[in-house]
Amino acid sequence: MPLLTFDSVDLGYGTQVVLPGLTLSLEAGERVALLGQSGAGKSTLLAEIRRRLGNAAAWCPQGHGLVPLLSVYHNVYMGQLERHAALTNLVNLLKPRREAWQAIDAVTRELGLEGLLRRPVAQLSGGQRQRVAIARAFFQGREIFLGDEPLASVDPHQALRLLDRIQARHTSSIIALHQHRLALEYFDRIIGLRDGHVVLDAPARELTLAQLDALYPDAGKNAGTSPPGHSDREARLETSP
Ligand SMILES: Nc1ncnc2c1ncn2[C@@H]1O[C@H](COP(=O)(O)OP(=O)(O)OP(=O)(O)O)[C@@H](O)[C@H]1O
Repeated sequence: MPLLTFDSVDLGYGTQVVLPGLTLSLEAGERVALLGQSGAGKSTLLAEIRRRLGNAAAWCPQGHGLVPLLSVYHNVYMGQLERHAALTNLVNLLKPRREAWQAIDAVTRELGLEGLLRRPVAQLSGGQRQRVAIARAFFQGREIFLGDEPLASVDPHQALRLLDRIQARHTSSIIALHQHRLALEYFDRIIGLRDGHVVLDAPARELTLAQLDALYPDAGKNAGTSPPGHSDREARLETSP
């Protein structure tokens, strides 16, 4: 079943077209990795997907989008702000109700953030902040996960663990990332962008690392960014330079 379809659509900002004549169909139930070097148009495409999917999709933005002076609890709670009445939100933000606290405690524990609910985000490591941003997206409780480099600030082993949780919690996911091995091994479909054009769109099982690396002018430097020892596709992966 199609999740959404682009039929020769120009995407961009005002009069500036970034993705000209985009034709693309995304299916429900797919795990899609969006690849491409900086400036290729991944965020622009994700923003439009997000706009079209509205409340069906949880959103984890590039750079986390957290409020540093507020606690982990408050930042995660923001994932449900628009679900509740203003008064409920005010109460839960000023003096958290037990249910809200417990729900956020559970979602943060799942991501290895136990014991940090009261800590201001400004006092967390980059990897912890990344996980808070993912927790906030989980707290939105949507079927679809949209992420703009949600695995950028964590080590390879954590990236794998987080991706596993993201995919377990959502029936569909569309994620921009730069870890090519993860893309090959843990996604159904890979879409590669270059200069605003879709130059690669295929099932992950049909692709090689070399093909993904070729999306980048500095091909080769991105090889080997995923953790060792998880591959049942080593032969294919070894085709990378
Ligand atoms: N708000 C904006 N207004 C105008 N142009 C923009 C805006 N955001 C991005 N662009 C331009 O659109 C093009 C694609 O940017 P985009 O952020 O979609 O790329 P990206 O693939 O997500 O890059 P990165 O990996 O660095 O996040 C770039 O040329 C960029 O300068």
